Amino acid sequence: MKVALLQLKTLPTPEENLEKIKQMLVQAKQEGADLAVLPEMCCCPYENSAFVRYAMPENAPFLQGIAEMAGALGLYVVAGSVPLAADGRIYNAAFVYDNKGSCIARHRKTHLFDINVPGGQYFMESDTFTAGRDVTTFDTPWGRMGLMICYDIRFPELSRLLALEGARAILVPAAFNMTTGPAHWEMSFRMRALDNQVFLAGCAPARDLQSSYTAWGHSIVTDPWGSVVAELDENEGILTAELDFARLEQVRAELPLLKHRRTDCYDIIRK
Ligand SMILES: NC(=O)CC(=O)C(=O)O
Repeated sequence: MKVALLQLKTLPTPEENLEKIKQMLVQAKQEGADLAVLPEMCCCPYENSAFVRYAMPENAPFLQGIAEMAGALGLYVVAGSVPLAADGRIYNAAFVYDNKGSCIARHRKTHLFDINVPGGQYFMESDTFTAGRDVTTFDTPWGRMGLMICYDIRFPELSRLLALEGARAILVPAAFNMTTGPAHWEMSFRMRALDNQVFLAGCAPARDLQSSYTAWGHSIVTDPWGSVVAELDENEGILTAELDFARLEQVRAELPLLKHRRTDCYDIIRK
């Protein structure tokens, strides 16, 4: 399965971002992608005021436009995330459209990004968002995939549950920043891939030094051995990579970490 991570420099409005995303999806298809992933908050700036201003329902023109492109190009697309307006609340949510344009999964970010690093990054997603309770997988012709959003990656329980539920790759729309990116981005993607012997693909926005929240960029694919398969720098671009699932079987046979878990001593449960 060939993935394409669309590292776009986010523009101010959903309409402008949709136009750019459409062009990048066409390019990803031309490069042979089977599945494309968009960054966290791909429709608007990563700011609480923008999340409120652009909160959209599931059938919003922005999401419908991406679904139509998925169907027209015959491409699986992980759209997101976007600020989702539902039940009188706003969620940080990602949607998956199959190659016919049908919505086959939705993930509402389970862990909200509330951090305060003195001299570094401050952000309070809980000022706007309500947390989801999702553990999200979906099926494709290449096997089962897991879906998380950004800060979710920091909680090993969630990716372990996804792997135990059969995910062979975990797709992560994300937006680390200039404080946490250099410290934790690559390490997190390598470790979650290694812990669970799966592929991880993290799609970030390109860096924009004029924005209030400066993204680290560096969209990345890591493999079941914990190696980096491919990684971008901070600039706008498309990262494509082949996920070789025979490699996953090989690593699991050689180093059977998942089989060696001591579930007689401990376990992890979904509630
Ligand atoms: N944007 C996020 O949710 C998370 C992040 O930037 C980080 O964990 O660092």
